[in-house]
Amino acid sequence: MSGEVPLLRLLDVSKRFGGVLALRDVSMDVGEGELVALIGPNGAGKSTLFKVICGVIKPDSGRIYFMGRDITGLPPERICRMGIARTHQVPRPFVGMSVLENVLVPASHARGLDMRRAEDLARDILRAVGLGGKADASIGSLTLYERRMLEIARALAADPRLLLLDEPFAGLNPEEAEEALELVRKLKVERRISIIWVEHVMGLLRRTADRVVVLNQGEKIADGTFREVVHSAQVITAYLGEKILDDIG
Ligand SMILES: Nc1ncnc2c1ncn2[C@@H]1O[C@H](COP(=O)(O)OP(=O)(O)OP(=O)(O)O)[C@@H](O)[C@H]1O
Repeated sequence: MSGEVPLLRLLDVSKRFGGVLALRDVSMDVGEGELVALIGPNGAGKSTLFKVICGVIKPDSGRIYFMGRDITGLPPERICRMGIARTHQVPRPFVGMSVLENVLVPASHARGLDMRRAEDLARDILRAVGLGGKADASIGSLTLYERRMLEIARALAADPRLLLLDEPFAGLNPEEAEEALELVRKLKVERRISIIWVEHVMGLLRRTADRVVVLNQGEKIADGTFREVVHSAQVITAYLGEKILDDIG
C-alpha cells in the first residue's frame, strides 16, 4: 500500500482498563477490499480493538483514520454513517420484530432512506445472505445459522465500507461454516467491502484472509500472511502453538 491512503489506519492506539493495558500502542492498516484476520488468545484485546474502531470506547492515546479522516473519539453513530459496521459474537436482533424489520430499521436509520426504498434494500440484502424466504419470519423461529446471517445482514444494511466480524461462525457446524464463508467471500468481492474478522476457526480463515494480525496481551505481535505469521517464533510461543500449526498445515 505504499503511497496510498489505507481504508483504515490505527496509529499507536492504547487503551487501559484500571490495571489492565487492553491495547498497547497498536498500529495497523486495512486496505481497500482486504480481509484481515484478527487473532489472539482470550483477553488479547480483540474486542477492545473493535470497540475503539467503532467509537464505543475512546482510546487513551493514539489516532484512528478512516478513508484518510481522523475518526478518533467520534460518536459511534457518526462512525457507522461514515461506513464502519460490526457484528457481535452473540447476535443482537430486535426480538419483537420480523426478520425484514430487523434489516429495515438500520437501513432507514443509517442511510436515511424512506421506508419504501429501505424495504427494497432490506429485501435485497436478505436475498444476498440467503434469507430471502424468511423476511416475515419471527426471530425466535430462526436457526443459529440464520441468526448469524441476519446479524451480517443488519450490519450490511448500514452500507459499510469496512465490516468488523466478531466470531461470525461460532457454534456453526463445518458445512454451515463453509457455506457462510462462501457468502462472506462473495460479499467481499461483489460489494467491495473490507473486513476485519475475529475468528478461532483458523483453517477457514487460512484460505480466505489476505493478512493476519496477532494480538497478545494488548500488543500486536505479528502482522503478515498466514505463512509469515506461523513462522514467527514469537507468535508460536506466545499463542499459536501446535494446534494452529496443525490447522494451517
Ligand atoms: N470494560 C472493561 N473493563 C475492565 N476491563 C476490561 C473491559 N473490557 C476489557 N477488559 C479487559 O481488557 C483485556 C482485553 O479484553 P478484550 O475483551 O478486548 O479481549 P479479547 O481478545 O476480545 O478476548 P476474548 O477472546 O476472550 O473475547 C482483558 O484483560 C479484559 O479483561
